[in-house]
Amino acid sequence: EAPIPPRLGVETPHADELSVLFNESLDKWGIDIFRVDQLSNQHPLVTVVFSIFEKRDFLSKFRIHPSTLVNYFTGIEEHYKKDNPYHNAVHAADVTQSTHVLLNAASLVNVFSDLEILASIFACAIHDVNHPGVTNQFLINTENELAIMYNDMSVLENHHCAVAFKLLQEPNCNILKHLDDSQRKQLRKMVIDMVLATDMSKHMSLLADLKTMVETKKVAGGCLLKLDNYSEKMQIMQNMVHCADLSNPAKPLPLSTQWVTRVMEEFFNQGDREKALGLPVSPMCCRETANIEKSQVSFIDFIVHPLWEAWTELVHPDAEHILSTLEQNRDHYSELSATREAEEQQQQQQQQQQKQQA
Ligand SMILES: COc1ccc(C2=NN(C3CCN(C(=O)CN4C(=O)CCC4=O)CC3)C(=O)[C@@H]3CC=CC[C@H]23)cc1OC
Ligand SMILES: [Mg+2]
Ligand SMILES: [Zn+2]
Repeated sequence: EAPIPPRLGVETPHADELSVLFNESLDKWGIDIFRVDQLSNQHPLVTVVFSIFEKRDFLSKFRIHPSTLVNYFTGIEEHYKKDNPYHNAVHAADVTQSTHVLLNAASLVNVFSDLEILASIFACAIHDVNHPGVTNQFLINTENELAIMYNDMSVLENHHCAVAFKLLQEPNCNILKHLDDSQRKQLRKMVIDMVLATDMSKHMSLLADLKTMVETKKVAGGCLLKLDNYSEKMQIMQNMVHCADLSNPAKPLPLSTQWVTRVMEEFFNQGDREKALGLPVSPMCCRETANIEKSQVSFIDFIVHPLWEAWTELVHPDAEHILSTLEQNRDHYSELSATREAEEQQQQQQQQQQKQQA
């Protein structure tokens, strides 16, 4: 019989501290996921997934042996590249835990089946697996073998799905073994639909559909329970995972700033490679000219805030605090960029004066 894994799915000398942290904050927006990474001996994804599955009683509902769960998500975690500053297992754990919190919104109670919730959590855990730390555009421009494999269409997102489902076939890793064929087919389709929707090139259409749904919901007297067809329900699940993937600026500022540092380092590494290859440097990827605070303000204004505004309306009033944190953070970055601009102008004036005096 397979051995029973440790309490939180991972061997760590900080098991007591970690279980206190989870007891207090696993269901909370703003858990310190970087502390989960430290306390879990750098196994943030395994321990977050294991704890969510236990809390939602998925091990018994779907007859998953604890050791199979640990084997599979350890394999997934190992396929997240540790030396990616941003697209690593901590990001996967963060998006997974964030979606776990969004699913607990009062207005979403009884909207999703257990299988749909399992699919959502699974999709988040694997949604960036084996990410190479560069964008789809970079893979296409460099004719990377992944772009050739997937004909330039959602290259990364197709790759994440393929790696995740291939790993299910490793020995003692098939967490879906005791689902019946119909459940397994449904779950596979839902996971693929959600992961492919994390491709930022789908953002505008996803948001447009969400806004339409919010409008029709308002007309229908504010209830969500009339979601009878797959495509409407999948639209909400896709937007939920996409919101979690774009949740960094909507988290408490100390967490948000760490994510900014990480993502910009990953973008700058890509910019260095584009420069070395004589390729045009992608937006926000030039470490010499990038204005980090300005990029955050426009990222929030053009992309993150419109999405979270629509989501907040859909699940009103459960996400109000998330939207207000996002707005506070936006103002913080805006003030920072204004002071930085003022300092730079002052420096330029001083240099001008020194030149004139010289
Ligand atoms: C914590 O902070 C960030 C976290 C994630 C991302 C992601 N970004 N992206 C696209 C890059 C190109 N994009 C833009 O340049 C959009 N844009 C403008 O056109 C003006 C300013 C601006 O931001 C769209 C988003 C990704 O594709 C990453 C992968 C998936 C989700 C979000 C990630 C960006 C962040 O801070 C800028
Ligand atoms: Mg992605
Ligand atoms: Zn992601």
